[in-house]
Amino acid sequence: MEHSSKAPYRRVVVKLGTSVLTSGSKKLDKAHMVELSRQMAALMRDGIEVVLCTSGAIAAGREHLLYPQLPDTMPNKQLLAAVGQSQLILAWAQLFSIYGLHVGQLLLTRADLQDRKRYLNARDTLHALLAQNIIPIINENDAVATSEIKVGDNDNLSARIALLCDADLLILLTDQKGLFDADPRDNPDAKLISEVAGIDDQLREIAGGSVSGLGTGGMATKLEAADIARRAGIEVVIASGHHPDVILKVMNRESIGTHFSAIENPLESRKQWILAGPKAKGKIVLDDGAVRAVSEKGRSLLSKGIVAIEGSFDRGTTVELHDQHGHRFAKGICRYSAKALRMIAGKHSNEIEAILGYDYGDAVVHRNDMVVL
Ligand SMILES: Nc1ncnc2c1ncn2[C@@H]1O[C@H](COP(=O)(O)OP(=O)(O)O)[C@@H](O)[C@H]1O
Ligand SMILES: N[C@@H](CCC(=O)OP(=O)(O)O)C(=O)O
Repeated sequence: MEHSSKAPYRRVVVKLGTSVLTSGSKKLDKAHMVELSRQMAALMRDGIEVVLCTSGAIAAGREHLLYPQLPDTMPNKQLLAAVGQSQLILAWAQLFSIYGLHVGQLLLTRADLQDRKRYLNARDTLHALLAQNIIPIINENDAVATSEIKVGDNDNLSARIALLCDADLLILLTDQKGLFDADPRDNPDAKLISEVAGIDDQLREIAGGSVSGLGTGGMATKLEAADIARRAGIEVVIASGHHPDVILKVMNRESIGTHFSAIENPLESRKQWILAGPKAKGKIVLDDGAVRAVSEKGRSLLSKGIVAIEGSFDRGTTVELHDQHGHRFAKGICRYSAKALRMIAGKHSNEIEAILGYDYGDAVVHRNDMVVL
């Protein structure tokens, strides 16, 4: 069965989880990696541009060093990634060469994606590789990324890559057939959700953490990735990396796994960037009236509706907006520092100048700088 009779996909990001690359074992399953590279090479031959987002560096590092007993510290993880990434890219380069294809490696962190100049730089490199029929192979730069500058999981990274290269499809391949209504490992009766038209809190609740042991994030991070991509107008499929010809079938719009339709009026590029780029550094809690004004009426956030501020941040920082029950409902760029906000919270906009001695405008978070989730 096909999802619809829409136009064929022309650019796809394929994300392969550690669970797929190792087939659940403790080493890279090269036989299966050949199978996956064969499918991606077939797409490239048909003129479809493929970007590969690959996990597996840490698993490959453990395998290469014969499973060393190392304390679970950040430098040791970085050591494993540094050793494993070179093994991983070597394996991919050899496998794609069977099909006469070259690969190009990009190792990125959040810092590369949130700085506009570096973002555009990475985008140019991606486009240059694709223009020469070279497969970009991307992973997080785990060897140097600290938690501050890390995206942290490749589901989210792949969604950001899909935005970066303007893909029309993101395929997240994992060790399950797709998103189930409960974790299939603990619930044998769990049912596959084949179509998702919108991501809400109920859906987020059924996506638990990673239990495959080697992966990062489980279905929760796949849902976050799907949310980012579909808001940018990109379709998403979560499917089993071991389903025969899975990539070719998904590209053919055959109904396997879980399909997320793209929203019809995608966010403009600046808002996509707000959603996918900077990590929020603070939290603003709003009263009920302000929550309604922002989320239902499309208004900017004014100081009057603020009840609390968490964190310490400068003007121009990305923050989360929460209601008083702890629910995060928007993300945006704040025009005042946390220190200034604490002084004007609950006050009318026309008092700002008298209190602070300056005024950056009524809007604390302007509508144009905000994404309601
Ligand atoms: N609702 C759900 N549907 C499917 N899988 C789920 C769900 N909730 C949690 N999971 C778990 O998420 C795991 C996949 O995530 P992860 O281990 O991070 O894999 P990957 O390495 O492919 O990213 C599955 O093995 C599964 O047990
Ligand atoms: N960057 C890490 C993988 C991080 C990650 O998200 O893993 P996974 O959940 O298996 O896709 C690595 O290469 O080992």
